[in-house]
Amino acid sequence: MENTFLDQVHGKLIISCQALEGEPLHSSFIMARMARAAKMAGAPAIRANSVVDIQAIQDETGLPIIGIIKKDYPDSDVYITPTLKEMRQVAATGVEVVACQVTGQVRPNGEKLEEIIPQFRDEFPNTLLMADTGDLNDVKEANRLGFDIIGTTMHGYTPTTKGMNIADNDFAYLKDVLKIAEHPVIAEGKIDLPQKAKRVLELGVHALVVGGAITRPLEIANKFMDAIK
Ligand SMILES: CC(=O)N[C@H](C=O)[C@@H](O)[C@H](O)[C@H](O)COP(=O)(O)O
Repeated sequence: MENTFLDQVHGKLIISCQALEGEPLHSSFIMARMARAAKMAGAPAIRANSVVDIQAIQDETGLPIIGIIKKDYPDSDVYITPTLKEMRQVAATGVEVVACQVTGQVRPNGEKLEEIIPQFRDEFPNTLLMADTGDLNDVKEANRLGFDIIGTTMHGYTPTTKGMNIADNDFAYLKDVLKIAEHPVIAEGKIDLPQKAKRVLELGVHALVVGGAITRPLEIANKFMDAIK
């Protein structure tokens, strides 16, 4: 069957429903209910972490999914779907897109993206690949490796971008990404206001992902608390 994900999400807001161990909503039941709310609001797709959450959200909503597995390895700072093993586990759920970190950092077990991407393509020819990038070098690397989607997910979270925010200077960084990306760009990371969502679409991204500002109540409550201190 043809993968129509990119058509389905064009110009729209994808909602990320994630709660890691240690977060108050950590539960695939709750993530499925979050995804139900996202669907009711009109989200065309969901971003989700872990096989159990992905399966619960598929059962609950039937929506297309950008799937990831966050996993820490002792020999690497790469944690979003870091190895071929997690890529296979995510793809085996039948998700439309597997996202993995592309940040120029050493990967676990000495794996190299130029080796594991072709292997993954052989095994899952119908699954799209999204690159979770941090800076413009990562975007170039994602171009070179032939990722189907370029995401800005890691901007502000890598050694070269620490402390930066995608919204700085009216999304100056995102404008640069759009100039060099050879594949559709999905804006993701710290888009925390409706006006920012509108702005990134005006700038020409293919779609955007919002997570915490919609689905992390502790993060939302803390913002209110900080504002009244
Ligand atoms: C950096 C990292 O690990 N980002 C993760 C990637 O999946 C998630 O924790 C974020 O919630 C997601 O990217 C959406 O971003 P925001 O929650 O800022 O709207």
